[in-house]
Order: sequence, then C-alpha cells, then structure tokens
Amino acid sequence: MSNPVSDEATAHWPAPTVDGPVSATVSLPGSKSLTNRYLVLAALADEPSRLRAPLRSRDTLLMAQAMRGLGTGVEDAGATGAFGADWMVTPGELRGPAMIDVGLAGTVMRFVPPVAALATGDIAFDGDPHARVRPMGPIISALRGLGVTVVESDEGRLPFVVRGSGSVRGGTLEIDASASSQFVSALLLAGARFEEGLTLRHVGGPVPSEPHITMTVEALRDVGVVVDDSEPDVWRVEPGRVGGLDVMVEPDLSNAAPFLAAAVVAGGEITVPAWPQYTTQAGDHLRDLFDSMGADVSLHRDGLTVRGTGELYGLDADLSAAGELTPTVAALAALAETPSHLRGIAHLRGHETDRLKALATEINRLGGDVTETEDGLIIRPARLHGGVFHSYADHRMATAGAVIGLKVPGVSVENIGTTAKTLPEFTQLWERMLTPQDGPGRR
Ligand SMILES: O=C(O)C1=C[C@@H](OP(=O)(O)O)[C@@H](O)[C@H](O)C1
Ligand SMILES: C=C(OP(=O)(O)O)C(=O)O
Repeated sequence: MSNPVSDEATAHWPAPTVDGPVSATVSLPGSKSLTNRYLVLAALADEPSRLRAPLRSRDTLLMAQAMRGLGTGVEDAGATGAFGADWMVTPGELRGPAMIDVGLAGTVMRFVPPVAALATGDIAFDGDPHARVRPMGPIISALRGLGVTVVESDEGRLPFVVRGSGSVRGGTLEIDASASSQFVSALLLAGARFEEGLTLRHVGGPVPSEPHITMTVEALRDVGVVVDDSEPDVWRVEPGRVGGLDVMVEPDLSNAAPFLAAAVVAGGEITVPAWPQYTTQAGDHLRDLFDSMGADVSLHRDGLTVRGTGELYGLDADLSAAGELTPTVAALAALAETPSHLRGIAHLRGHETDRLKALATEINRLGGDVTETEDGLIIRPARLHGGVFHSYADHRMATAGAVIGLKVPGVSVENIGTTAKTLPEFTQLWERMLTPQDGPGRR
C-alpha cells in the first residue's frame, strides 16, 4: 500500500519566524470532510454528479480512487479554477474485487467499507502503518450485525476484507461511537441503499465531533435521502433512492486554523475569503476560540478576518465538538500568557497519531509545560526554545509546529510534506502569507 516518502518526509523544514504584524488574504482549497462525503454519495446515487472546487489532497484522491475501484467514474471536467477542475462522478454498478488503499484517512477507512458491502466480490482494505492502529472495530461489528461478512486477521483493525454480496439487509443496529463520529457517518451515508434502511442507536460515552454528524445528515438530505435525527443518539435513514449533486465545495475551515492563528501570534490580520455564513464544518468554531484567546474576529461578506490584538490568553475549553482544531489551539496555548485546559478530547488518541501524547511531547521538547490528562491537555506558560518538532505523519501536528515557529526562532518541522494529507500547498501558502508584499517578511 502506498505510503508516500518524499525528501520532505525526512528533511526538516525551517519554520519561518515573523517579527512584525502579518497582513494577508489566504484562499484555501475545499473541505476534506465535504469532498469525501460528496464522493461517497455521488457513487451511491442513481445519476451523475458534479463536484465544483473539490479538494485534491491525499485523503480525497484516495477516496476518488476507492470509488473508481468499486466501479464509479470520477473524472476532471470543465475549466480549471484556482483549485483545479471540477469532478464529474458517474455512478456504476458497485463491484469488486478491489484493493482499497485508505492511506491514513479516517474518512476512507470508515466510509468505504459500508459501500463495499453493497458491491459484489472481495474488497480488501489496508493503509499506512499507523492506519492499522486506528479504531475500526465498531464499523466491522456493525457490518456483521447487518449480515455482511468481514474477514480480518487482527480483530477490529485493518487490514480486512469485506465480502460483498451485492446487497445489505439493513435494519436496526446499536453502535458505540464514542471513539469516532465517523462510525455513525459511515453507516448513515450508505443507509438509504440498505434494503430496510437503517436505524442506528449509539450506546456508550458521548459521541465526539457532533458537527460532522450534522454535516452527514445535511449532505444526505441534499441528495433526497430522508433522515430522522430528532432523538438524541438515534438516527433513522429511510431506504430509497440517492439523487445526484451539483455542488460547490466550501473551503476547508479546519485548514484555515494555522493561517488565522498567525495573526493571533504576530498581530496584524489574516482574511480567509469565502467563509460561509452558515456551515456544518467544525472549523467554524475557530471564531469563538480565537475570540476567547484575545483576537478580534469578524465574519463579513468577503470572508473571515482575524486581527491580532497583541494579547494572547490561554483558555479552558471543551473541544469535543471540534477536536481536529486541537493542534492549532494547543500551539497557541503554548505561546499564551495564561494557562489553558483543553478537555473532552480523549478520542484524539485514535486520530492520525495519539495527538494528546504527541502535542505534549513536542511542545515540552521545545521547553514547554504541558501535562496530558485522561481526556485532554493542561498547557502552562513557558519560555520556548528552538528544536525539531516531530509530525508523527500527522498533518495537523506539522502545521502546529509552523505556528509555534512563527514566534520561536530555530523550530524545524520534521516531515512537513505530511500536510499533503489535506493541504498539499501548505508551505507555499504559508510562505506567501509571510512574504514582504503581503506582510512584514520573514527572517
Ligand atoms: O467525518 C469527518 O469528516 C471527520 C470527523 C471527525 O472525526 P472524529 O469524530 O474521529 O474526531 C474529524 O476529527 C475528522 O477530521 C473528520
Ligand atoms: C482526524 C482527522 O482526520 P481523519 O479524517 O483521518 O480522521 C483530521 O483531519 O484532523
């Protein structure tokens, strides 16, 4: 299975520092979470779809490849915009055999197996070395509960084979989704194509990343699927047709986090254009988070602008709804004047890496004062110094290192190329944000 190793994987990227206010407009490519939901729904639909300005990154290219492997056409179409051509998705009969490379993408490893169950033949799944330790058990058990055969060598882990019979009975299912909202999203996305639809009930500790489940429900309604989510922790998807889409993908608001953080660290202002007035993306939580940390945040017709005020406070926050923002928030907290307590994020231990451990280790390596708790981090003010910031093949660890490096001279980020998971253009956009014509320059 592919595990891209480039020169950047081992090289240490010297993170640029800034010594004055920043001033830039940073246009960001499409949302990973939306692009990968749309690809799955378009493959399950009974008519073609057009995805406008889809994200092209490792996670979404793997999803496109997975859908092609199961019989769906995904082709470039139309004029090339700032972020490439549109994607035309032509659904075909779902069929194996196929080998699906999930990379390290949670969306691919969780969303594709229920689609594979609707196909015929053996569909094998594997991914990067760390993908094999990310939680998969609830999806495998759920598929078995729906009458699907799944064969794995290490219980509840990749690699495994889904033995598709061409149809899934569906019905009622209990699942523990406390380790990842993606278990719920995965089953709901395919649920309308199950013969009896799906009634899914979560049992266990709280489900994290609630906005991502809302995103799934809204995307399903956009393609005409009837979903009842009126009772907490219960979702009912009616069996029925899945319609096509013609949709503009919103910019990735979680990927906006490190760029907007630059204004919080350095002062000045950063604007991200096309920030939606309404969105289900968890990245929208940045508005409140940065406001609490002392920045001036304004959502206006042209986008979202964050202005640094010279103040940077720590915060006490439950980040369970928007856990993927934690690395950026932790990087800011490590530079803040007052302590922070980030809570409700035990599930981050099952992300690209154990993010709680990785953040504590890497910030402390630079002289920080971070303690891991069972479900979060306590980050106290400390004077940081330069050094290597390891990324653990985690795109958001790499960008957290870049945020700290703005203020702390001599930080180098190991494997900055891992940002290709969701933002292959990261270093270009970052360096452009800091160039003299847009800002005060770098040293
Ligand atoms: O469904 C999605 O697109 C996602 C759901 C969340 O997963 P968890 O609930 O596992 O945190 C989020 O962290 C991830 O980046 C993307
Ligand atoms: C948790 C993340 O990704 P994944 O979709 O691989 O779970 C993330 O992007 O922060």
